Amino acid sequence: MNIELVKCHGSGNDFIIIDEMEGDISFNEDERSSLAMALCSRTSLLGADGILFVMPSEQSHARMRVFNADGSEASMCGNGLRCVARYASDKLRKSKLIIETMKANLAVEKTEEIFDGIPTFKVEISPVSFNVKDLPLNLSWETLKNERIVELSDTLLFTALAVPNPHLVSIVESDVLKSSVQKDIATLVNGPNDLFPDGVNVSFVHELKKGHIFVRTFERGVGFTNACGTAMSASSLVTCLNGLNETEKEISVYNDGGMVKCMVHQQNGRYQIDLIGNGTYEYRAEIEVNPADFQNFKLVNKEIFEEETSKYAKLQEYAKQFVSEHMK
Ligand SMILES: N[C@H](CCC[C@H](N)C(=O)O)C(=O)O
Repeated sequence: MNIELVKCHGSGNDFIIIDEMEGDISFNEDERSSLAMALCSRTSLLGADGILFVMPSEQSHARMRVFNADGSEASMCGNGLRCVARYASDKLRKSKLIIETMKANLAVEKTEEIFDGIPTFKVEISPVSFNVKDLPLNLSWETLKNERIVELSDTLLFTALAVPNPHLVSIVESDVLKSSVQKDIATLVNGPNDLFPDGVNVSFVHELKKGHIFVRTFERGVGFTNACGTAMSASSLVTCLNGLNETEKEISVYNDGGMVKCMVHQQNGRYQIDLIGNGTYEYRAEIEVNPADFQNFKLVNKEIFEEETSKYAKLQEYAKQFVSEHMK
């Protein structure tokens, strides 16, 4: 069978979009997982952090399902939702849409460019929960906000939250950010362990200056990525809880893949985060696959979006410069 796909990225966190909206192709659960592992492998002809299946929806304009590179499905993907917002906005010729995700129907919209020539989208990140059961995190406490987890570190303070996928966030000094501590902790909590039975995305956050943070994430099911949208959103919220930033004010979030903006909203005791950033196409391709053996797929054709890619490189250069100037 032949599959047409679009390779896209949100802040360098890259995904393969497969469109099932016409109903001409669809996959069972095993196939979705196997396809993700086969096409996302960095040793394959493609390579990506995950797959985004764009599907019909009875309650929204489209539905997004996200599978990590290891074949596991996640309940949410912030950078991926901006890519789906771009794709669905182009396809349906609408600038405002609702996208059905596993736990919520989320508002997305095309918005003012975050940088010259960059297609930019604002997406809703919610629901947000601090209840450790919603990650899950096996602790006797109801929430974990700026506390130690002695099994992981004697010094670091952690906050656990679900947006709704699970995140463990720590605000750190630059020397800790540059050490192997994050990799060691993330490897532990994403292997067999009693704390996080389903694993967790682990983010280290460093304040660059007021209203400007740097976030690096070791993603569950992937490893270190250039950026993680739900993690940058969760981290922005944590910096508000810790008094570094304020709700209802734009926070610039820098990462290894570029820069996005977040705005944390709190209403009636509930949080919601706006994630604003690029939805950039890298290439369009057609592959020929044998459902009995997804690993050995053939590349039929590939068309690169040169202009988009080169424009995005300018944003990435600006972000890199800003970080190197402000990373104390
Ligand atoms: N690895 C995540 C899913 C992808 C999230 C990330 N790519 C984002 O942009 O939010 C998880 O298993 O919860």
